[in-house]
Amino acid sequence: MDRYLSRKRPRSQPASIADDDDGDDDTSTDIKLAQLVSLFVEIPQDILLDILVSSGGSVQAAISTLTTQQHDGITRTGKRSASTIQTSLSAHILRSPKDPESSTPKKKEKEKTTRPPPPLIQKGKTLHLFAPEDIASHTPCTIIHNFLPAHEANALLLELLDESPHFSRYRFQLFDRTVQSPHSTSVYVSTPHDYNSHAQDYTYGGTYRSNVREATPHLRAVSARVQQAVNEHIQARIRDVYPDGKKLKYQSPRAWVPNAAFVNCYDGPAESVGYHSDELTYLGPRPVIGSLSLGVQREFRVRRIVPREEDPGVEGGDAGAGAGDDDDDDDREEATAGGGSAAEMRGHSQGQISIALPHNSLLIMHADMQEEWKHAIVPAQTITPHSLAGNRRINVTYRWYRDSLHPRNIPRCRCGAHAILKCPQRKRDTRGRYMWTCFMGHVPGKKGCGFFQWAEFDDDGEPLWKHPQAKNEQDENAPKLTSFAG
Ligand SMILES: O=C(O)CCC(=O)C(=O)O
Ligand SMILES: [Fe+2]
Repeated sequence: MDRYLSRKRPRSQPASIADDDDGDDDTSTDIKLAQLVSLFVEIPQDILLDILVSSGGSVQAAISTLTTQQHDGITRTGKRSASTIQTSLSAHILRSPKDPESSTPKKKEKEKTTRPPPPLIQKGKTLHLFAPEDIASHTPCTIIHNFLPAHEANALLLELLDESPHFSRYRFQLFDRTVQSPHSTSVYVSTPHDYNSHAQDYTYGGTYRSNVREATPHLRAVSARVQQAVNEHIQARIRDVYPDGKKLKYQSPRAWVPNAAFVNCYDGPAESVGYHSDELTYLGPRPVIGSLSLGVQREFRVRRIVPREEDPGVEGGDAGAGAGDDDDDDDREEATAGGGSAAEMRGHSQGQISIALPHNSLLIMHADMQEEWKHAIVPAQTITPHSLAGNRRINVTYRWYRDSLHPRNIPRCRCGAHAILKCPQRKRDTRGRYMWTCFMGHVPGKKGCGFFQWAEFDDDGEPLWKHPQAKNEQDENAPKLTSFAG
């Protein structure tokens, strides 16, 4: 075992604590707890920890809650009143003492349709969430712990660990540097035919895929379970969370049927992927992704993208070569940076949510995720080795590539390559729009042509080709990717 392992006591779960300093989570929590213990000596530590957790890690908020609640719920002997102290963050502290009505059903219903939830995290802080209901309330994700029967999860893990020596790291150009991803990966498709098509036609992160593999038996079998769970949770999210119980604009109304999977391997605590949104080129707008974690538990972080107040640069119209959106460069910079890049520091100023991803957990990234949030697997200070995987974490992201966005159908740039689909996230006036751009500038050794075209979609996210000739060029007979289910 290497020097990284378990230098510190692992955090006990569930944990939902906002820390000042990512690198000093345990210490700062202990100190905060000690402060509370010294002030409220008669209240058991586990209750104090609950309240600290529910207070987003703020000692001041915890003190104010404890003081208020001593009057109405907690006795001096430390017994909790079920109606006032609950372990769920969402059921508890998000109700500000100044806003006693904010958790009443009527008010909640109104909030659902009129404004986003109140900010949970202060700038620069990390809120750690573990409970599924908290994750569902405060992020665009659903988590299902112990998703597969244990033996199936282990069988898939072993199968993919065997595959992992074939994985590779992406290389791409970032200004004058050629950089590579700080973890290894491969894409899996269903049939040998798809394999050939995928290897020749599809790109990711600006380069054609050299590393495409055919789905392994367990990867295929598990996809059926993932498919069922994802479809159920999509419907639940539409019903319970989205305005008026309706799917989002551009979200597909069709059943989600995975036909591609990225498998990622993080070998040791230093391997990571920086903040990014997943490329939309073949997924289309408002995609849903089913992400299964196996092996070592790692931390998944998400943060909402806050549009920049200032809009330097002009985001152009149709002629808009170099349309002025630099999200893409942010993504590339962040996705390869272990931490501390300029783009990442910008992110830190907004606060983030950390979600623990233990072995055999399924995280569903819903349709409200990619366009409005970024996600990352951050380098870990400590990890607890897994009995089968040692230091390694395997992650499978099951994806549904739309037939209509087959590489043969999408616009080509002046370099002759197909363009990639992006959603500008940071600029207020172009948020919610989509664009096709040239990616060749990010391929090592190549220069881009600056191609740019706004992308148009119908309400269900199917492309509306702008120019008639583009529509004519669409190859209706382009081979479709076969779903894992066959
Ligand atoms: O490893 C993970 O959980 C996330 C991987 C990821 O973000 C990706 O493949 O795009
Ligand atoms: Fe991703």
